[in-house]
Amino acid sequence: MSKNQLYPIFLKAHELNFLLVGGGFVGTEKLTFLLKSSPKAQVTAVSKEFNDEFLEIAESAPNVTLIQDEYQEKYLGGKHIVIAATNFPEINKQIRDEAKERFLLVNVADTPNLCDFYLGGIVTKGNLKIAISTNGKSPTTAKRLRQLLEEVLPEEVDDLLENLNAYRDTLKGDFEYKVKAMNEITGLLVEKKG
Ligand SMILES: C[C@@]1(CC(=O)O)c2cc3[nH]c(cc4nc(cc5[nH]c(cc(n2)[C@H]1CCC(=O)O)[C@@](C)(CC(=O)O)[C@@H]5CCC(=O)O)C(CC(=O)O)=C4CCC(=O)O)c(CCC(=O)O)c3CC(=O)O
Ligand SMILES: NC(=O)C1=CN([C@@H]2O[C@H](COP(=O)(O)OP(=O)(O)OC[C@H]3O[C@@H](n4cnc5c(N)ncnc54)[C@H](O)[C@@H]3O)[C@@H](O)[C@H]2O)C=CC1
Repeated sequence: MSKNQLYPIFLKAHELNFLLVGGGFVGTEKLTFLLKSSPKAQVTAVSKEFNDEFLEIAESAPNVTLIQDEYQEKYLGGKHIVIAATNFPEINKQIRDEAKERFLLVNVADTPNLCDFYLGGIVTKGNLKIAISTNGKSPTTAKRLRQLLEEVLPEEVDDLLENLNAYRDTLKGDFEYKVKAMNEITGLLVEKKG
């Protein structure tokens, strides 16, 4: 069996309801990266207290709602995805268990064995998005690879995608013909140097 069985997907976070519990250091980090990729993500944040940075970020995000309260099961209502980031492992576990009863997807920040999914390092260049995971082995390496790819991938990669999309729209013919034409024109991207 393969040792890496994670399956990445690309979520329309602006059409999904997130619950984030915990507005401290780790909660702030998770919110920052969620909004960096998905500025209109629909997030309800519940926390006994929010730190200043969290409040600042939430204020400039259109779809983040703050609730100053202790976590309660009722906050899971209407949510698709839950991120638990309180500083109490037993509360995080309770959030996870109650979310699982509702078949929700849960991430317990920094606690791989309680996660249904991991957050990854994310590189965005226009329409291109690359998500990076180390299968939980080294989040810092995911961060470094993110930084590296952000630097080496040119912004023009988005022009390439837009141009190819325009070319694809000009193609007449059946599906098979289009597949062939698109493969031909993009072949150079993977051609090995002699
Ligand atoms: C399993 C996972 C679960 C999850 O949280 O989703 C997880 C787990 C843990 N993180 C820990 C710590 C740190 N995490 C970061 C950073 C990031 N962590 C992220 C994801 C993930 N972290 C998931 C796996 C992703 C994968 O598969 O690779 C990133 C990619 C995405 C994001 O968080 O949005 C984001 C970088 C974003 C970016 O920069 O692009 C840094 C570095 C830093 O902040 O500079 C440190 C400090 C250094 C260190 O300790 O390693 C600890 C130890 C906690 C402790 O000891 O208490 C654990 C627990 C453990 O490893 O057992
Ligand atoms: N493995 C462990 O034994 C421990 C792990 N941690 C790590 O700490 C992380 C969180 O740490 P930080 O963000 O640095 O802490 P922090 O203290 O900056 O933030 C924790 C936040 O959770 C909120 N909170 C606490 N109890 C709550 C509740 N019942 N309902 C709603 N909100 C509540 C607090 O108000 C605070 O805003 C966890 O993700 C975990 O990785 C922290 C303590 C122990």
